[in-house]
This record gives sequence, C-alpha cells and structure tokens, in this order.
Amino acid sequence: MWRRVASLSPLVSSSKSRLLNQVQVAYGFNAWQMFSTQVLNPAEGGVSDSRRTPFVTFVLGGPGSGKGTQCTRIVETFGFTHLSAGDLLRREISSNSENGSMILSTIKEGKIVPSVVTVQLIQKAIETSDSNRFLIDGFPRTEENRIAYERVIGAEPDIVLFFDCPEEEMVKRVLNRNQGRIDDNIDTVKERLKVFAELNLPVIKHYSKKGKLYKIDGTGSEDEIFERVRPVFAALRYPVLL
Ligand SMILES: Nc1ncnc2c1ncn2[C@@H]1O[C@H](COP(=O)(O)OP(=O)(O)O)[C@@H](O)[C@H]1O
Ligand SMILES: O=c1ccn([C@@H]2O[C@H](COP(=O)(O)OP(=O)(O)O)[C@@H](O)[C@H]2O)c(=O)[nH]1
Ligand SMILES: [Mg+2]
Repeated sequence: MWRRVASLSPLVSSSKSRLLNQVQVAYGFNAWQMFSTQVLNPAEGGVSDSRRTPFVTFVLGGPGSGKGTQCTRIVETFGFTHLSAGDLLRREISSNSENGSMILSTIKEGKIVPSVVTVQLIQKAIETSDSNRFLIDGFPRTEENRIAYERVIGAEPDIVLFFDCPEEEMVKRVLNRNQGRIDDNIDTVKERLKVFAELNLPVIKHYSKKGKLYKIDGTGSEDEIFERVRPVFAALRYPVLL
C-alpha cells in the first residue's frame, strides 16, 4: 500500500495541509512523493517505485447523469475509495462549519463553491485515508477548480470518466431522486445544467485533449452503464495493496 514516511507522520498529520502546500510552493514538485515510500508488490516478489502517488479518477457528468450510482458499483468491484465533492460539502453544512451557510446558499442556487473550500476538503479526505485509489466524484466543476486542485495536490488525475447523458434524462432522474436534497428542484436543476455546459464542459475538453478522458454513454439501465465502465478499470494497473 502507498504510505507516507512513518517518521514524518506526526508532523504531517497535525499541520499536514499547510506543510504540504509550503513544500510544494517552495520546491515546485509533487509533495506527495516526498512523503511516500516505495510501493511493495508481493505478487512480483519485490519492491516497485514506479508509482508513488495514489491512483486518482475524476468522475464527471451533468446533474443526474449517474456519477454517484456508478461510483458505488466501481467501489464494489474495484475497491476504490469514493470521495463525492458534493457529499463533502453537504457534510460541512450539517456540521455547522464556518462555511456552512455559504455552501448551503451556493448549492441551493446551483452555483459552484469557491475552489479553496472544496480543494481543502478533498485534500484532507485523501490525506487522512489509507487508500491508494480514489474516485473523486463531481469535481472539478470548473477550470478554476481543476487548476487549484492540480496546484495544491501537485498531480493530475490518472483518468477521467465522463457520463454523457441527455438533458431531459438528467432532469427526470434528479426530480425523482428523492434524497431530500435542497437542489433537486426544477429551478436549481436548470441553473445546474447551464453551469455544467458553461463551466464543466471545458474541464472535460481539457482532459480529452490530454488523452485522459473516457466518455461513457450514460443512458440505459445502471447495469448496462456499468458494463461500459467495467473495461476501463479492468484494463488498468494500480499500485498494489499490501
Ligand atoms: N441508469 C439509470 N437509470 C435510471 N435512473 C438512474 C440511473 N442511474 C442512476 N439513476 C438514478 O438517478 C438519480 C441520479 O443518480 P446519481 O447517481 O445521484 O447521479 P449524479 O451523482 O450524477 O447526480 C438517482 O436517483 C439514481 O438512483
Ligand atoms: O466540486 C464541487 C462539487 C459540488 N458543488 C456543489 O454541490 C452541488 C451538488 O453537487 P453533487 O456532485 O452532489 O451533485 P450531483 O451532480 O451528484 O447531482 C453542485 O451543484 C454545486 O453547487 C460544488 O460547488 N463544487
Ligand atoms: Mg452525485
């Protein structure tokens, strides 16, 4: 399993985010690598240092395109850790954090929470996890989100999934979602579709140009969609868990 150098752990865990940022700004390289040890691969009977950072997949698509549903399936089959940016933000609201009311009104309006808030939540979730493979669901939502993430984390995602779904299907799913979400109403979803087209599609295009994008047809049953997702992960090589 990917791990940070044990002797640095106390330092890293107490003021980890700040320290990582400082290291990265000062030295201009991926701070994760500095705190990581080699990856052991018992199957190959040896030590491999080919991959020192976790494997990160961004999962993108419009509201109701099935990101969360398919992430659950990927977790079950391929053992990823699912980090939903929306869930992290909703947790901030329910924990009455200082940003809670700002996040609530932003979500209600279908707008995007400032990058500094979301990136910090994602960074903390990654750094406090022992996992070495993450699905980051519903992030980055804007080019500004993407740039902030890549600067703070010091790495690009390994791959990006994009669930492509017609607007009328997404609206139907959101309005039937029934999870008591404040943004699952017709006015907010209309705004979210606009925001998706204006701000999120450029992120998807960016990763497409980089050859990292897997565009998945998001129509049909959950099972049918998962059968389109499965080969993407089946063909990958990950850092091996110890
Ligand atoms: N293939 C599908 N067909 C019909 N409904 C679906 C499908 N996939 C997901 N749903 C339902 O649509 C709603 C939105 O799905 P969700 O996974 O939350 O999408 P997202 O995270 O992209 O907003 C949920 O109620 C979910 O159960
Ligand atoms: O990186 C993110 C992810 C989510 N959100 C906000 O949280 C809402 C819900 O996001 P989520 O991913 O949960 O919605 P989904 O696409 O799954 O319906 C979005 O409309 C945004 O207002 C945000 O600002 N930044
Ligand atoms: Mg979701």
